[in-house]
Amino acid sequence: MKQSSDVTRVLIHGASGRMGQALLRLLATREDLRAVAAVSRSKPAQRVVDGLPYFAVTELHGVPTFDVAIDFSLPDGLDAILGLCVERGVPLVSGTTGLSESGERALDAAATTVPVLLAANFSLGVTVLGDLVERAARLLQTWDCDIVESHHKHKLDAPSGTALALGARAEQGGAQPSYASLRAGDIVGEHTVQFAGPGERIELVHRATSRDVFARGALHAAAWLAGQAPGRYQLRDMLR
Ligand SMILES: NC(=O)C1=CN([C@@H]2O[C@H](COP(=O)(O)OP(=O)(O)OC[C@H]3O[C@@H](n4cnc5c(N)ncnc54)[C@H](OP(=O)(O)O)[C@@H]3O)[C@@H](O)[C@H]2O)C=CC1
Ligand SMILES: O=C(O)C1=N[C@H](C(=O)O)C[C@H](O)C1
Repeated sequence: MKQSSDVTRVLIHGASGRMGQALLRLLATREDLRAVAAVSRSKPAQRVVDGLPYFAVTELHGVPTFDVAIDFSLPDGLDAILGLCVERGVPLVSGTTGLSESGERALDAAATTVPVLLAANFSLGVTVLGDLVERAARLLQTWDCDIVESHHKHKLDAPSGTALALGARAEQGGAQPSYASLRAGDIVGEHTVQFAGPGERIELVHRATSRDVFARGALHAAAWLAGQAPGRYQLRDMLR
C-alpha cells in the first residue's frame, strides 16, 4: 500500500475518451495526484503528450509503476486493466457501465486481493438521489415507479448504469421500477425517478451539465482508495 504522504501516481484507462480527457484535465490541477500513464484501445497518435506517456491496451505490460488505476472505458476493456491491477497489487476505480454478470464477478474476484471501487455515477447529486429514491419507495409502496434517462447519442448502453443503480435502490425500498431511455444530441446525463399515485405524482430529477462532476468524484475516490485494504467498495463507503 502506498504511503499517505506520497503523491499518488495514477493510470488513466480510457484516456482518449470523453471521460478520460476530463480526468486528465482535472488531474493536472491536483497536487496530491499525478498522471503517469494514459491507456486507450487504439495505438496513440503521439507517444508522449505534455510529458505523459500514452499506451495502447496491447502495450499494458509496459506501463510504468502506478498507485491506482482509473477506468472509464467499455465493458470489454475491463479484463485487461483488472488483470494488470491484480498482477501489480494496485487498486482500481471504475466508472465503466453496462458490465455483464461475468464482469461483476471478475471485480468481486479481484477485490479479494486489491481494493476495487465501481460506481455507475460519481456525482455527489446522484449519490444523494439514491437515498431519496429508496426513502420515497419505502413511503409510497402502492405507487408506480418509473425511471427515465437521457444521454448523448454516442452512449452505447441502455438503460444507463445510473438508472439501474437508482432502480436497485427503489427495489430496496419495495418498488418495482420500469425504465425508459432516450439518446439525443450531446446530453451529458439526466435521470428522472417518477412515483405516480392516484391523482398525484412526484419526480426526483438529476441533471448533469458537465462531465467534470463525474471526473472530480472519480479522482476523489482514487485518492481515497489508494489507502484502503483489499475489498469491494462503493461511493457511500467514502462518506462514512
Ligand atoms: N460512472 C460515471 O460517473 C460515468 C460513467 N461513464 C461511463 O464511462 C465509460 C466511458 O464513457 P465515455 O468516456 O463517454 O466513452 P468514450 O467512448 O468517449 O471513451 C471510451 C474510452 O475507452 C477506450 N476503450 C474502449 N474500449 C476499450 C478496450 N476494449 N480496452 C481499452 N480501452 C478501451 C477508448 O479508446 P479508443 O479511443 O482508442 O477507442 C476510449 O479511450 C462508459 O461506460 C460510460 O457509460 C461515463 C460518464 C460518467
Ligand atoms: O455514458 C455516459 O455519458 C454516462 N454514463 C453513466 C451511466 O451510464 O449512468 C453516468 C452518466 O449518466 C454519464
